[in-house]
Amino acid sequence: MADRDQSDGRDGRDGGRGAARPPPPPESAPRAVAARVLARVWGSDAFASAALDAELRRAPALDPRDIGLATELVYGVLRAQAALEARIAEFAAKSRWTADPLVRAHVLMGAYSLCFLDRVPSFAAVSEAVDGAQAAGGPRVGAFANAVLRRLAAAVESGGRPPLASAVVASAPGWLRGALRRSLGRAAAEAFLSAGPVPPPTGLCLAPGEDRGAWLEALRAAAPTATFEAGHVSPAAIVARGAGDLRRLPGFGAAWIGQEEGAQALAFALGARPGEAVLDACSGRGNKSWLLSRAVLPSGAVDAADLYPAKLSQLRAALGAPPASAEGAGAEAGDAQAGARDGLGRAAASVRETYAVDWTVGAGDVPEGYDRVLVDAPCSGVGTLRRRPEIALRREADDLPRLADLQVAIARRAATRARDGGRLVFAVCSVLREECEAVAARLAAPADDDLGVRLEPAPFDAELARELAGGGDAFRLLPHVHGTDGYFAAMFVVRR
Ligand SMILES: C[S@@+](CC[C@H](N)C(=O)[O-])C[C@H]1O[C@@H](n2cnc3c(N)ncnc32)[C@H](O)[C@@H]1O
Repeated sequence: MADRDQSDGRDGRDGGRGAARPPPPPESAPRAVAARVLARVWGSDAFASAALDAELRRAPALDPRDIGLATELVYGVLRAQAALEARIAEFAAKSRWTADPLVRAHVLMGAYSLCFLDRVPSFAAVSEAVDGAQAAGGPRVGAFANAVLRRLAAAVESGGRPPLASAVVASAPGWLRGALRRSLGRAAAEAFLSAGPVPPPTGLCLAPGEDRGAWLEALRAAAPTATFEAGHVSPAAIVARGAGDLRRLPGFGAAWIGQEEGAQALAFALGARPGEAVLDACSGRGNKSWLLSRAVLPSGAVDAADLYPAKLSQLRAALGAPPASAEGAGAEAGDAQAGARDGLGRAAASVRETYAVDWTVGAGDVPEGYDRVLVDAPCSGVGTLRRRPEIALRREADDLPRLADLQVAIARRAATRARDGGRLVFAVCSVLREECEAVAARLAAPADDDLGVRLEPAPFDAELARELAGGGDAFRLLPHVHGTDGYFAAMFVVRR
């Protein structure tokens, strides 16, 4: 272990005064990168993955091992944060090291390394954390971090390394643990919380008709240092690691797009068929619209709606939909879609029309008569916890009833756009009963609104969803069971 000043600063001694201050760690060192990411996640609404990508772009000299370390530190600290803070609290008051986010990050990363990274020797874990804390907060802070982490190192050495899974489970907020237990049962709730890999691999979604074996070969040849494997749930999925910027790979945007495997299963669950008219009612930037627009080729049409015009603009740019203002562009675009070819010579899919609409208020200009409506509703996002550990820090118990009301309102209003006998899939990237079965039950119950539609639970008519639902009208995907992010989907037939 580093032979550092052992004052913990609690007695007022300034352990660092007079000592030569070490040079600050290089800005591009993996721990410095991870610390900046953590500070951004705590200090703003930044997603860990986006903040990490941005910081890694600013540190191009990092090799894959360094990138792996920075990634593990970011995700590890966020997932085990409360347990790490409890360990540190055995030796120091929280108020002494949490005020400055960079100091906090370095102390927590040091604690994470000591507790869970057996490839990093204790002396190195302490030394790196102390250097980082000192660079951020000065010599007193460095001395404090040194004293606290040395004590923690001694405690870990005598007591053994605790299991990471237990720390992750213990770090989930109480309301979330409770909600998961009520939804999945105790053992499955713990398996869900501690499920790996973290972060999960990147999903690629092949368009219908593409040959997965051929694309696996082509992608492996194009990016030999990355790994590409066939997905296990979606027949269209390839899961990638280390692939970097997907846009640089062959086939991107034409034969495949980036989309998590479970998310693909939700789009498939709608069962869209060639020739059908489909509404992607909460389309966002159009990930599922892309797959749906491929499924209805050559003569069907997909329209997309969302609350946010900016997302619809991005969708139009990515999927080749007509400009929002194009009057009567729908039929023309549908015709064009049937004949157009993409850069690889395949029939090009596009979205026919986009609508900015707030379903809680009305249906806006969205027409009636769709064969199928996908309601990929806003939700807590708890199903994506492996990928977005910051969700546990930001969501609260009170969000659940509010989100459930929103989901019911959106799905009921979007259902009015389906034809009599049309199908609607309600889907969320959550596994919590409050947003899953409870919402599906409310949708199936007689409504006291005047929208004039009934939603009847119905078995899925798409093969993949039928299998996942075991012939029933709903299914849940779980990371520890299916290897995907967590989702729920329920199928309804709309009656007028
Ligand atoms: C889970 S996201 C959809 C993701 C998208 N389907 C995809 O595959 O990328 C939910 C979407 O619902 C939209 N939304 C939220 N409230 C809405 C409302 N009141 N009316 C319409 N859309 C809404 C959000 O903007 C968000 O894009």
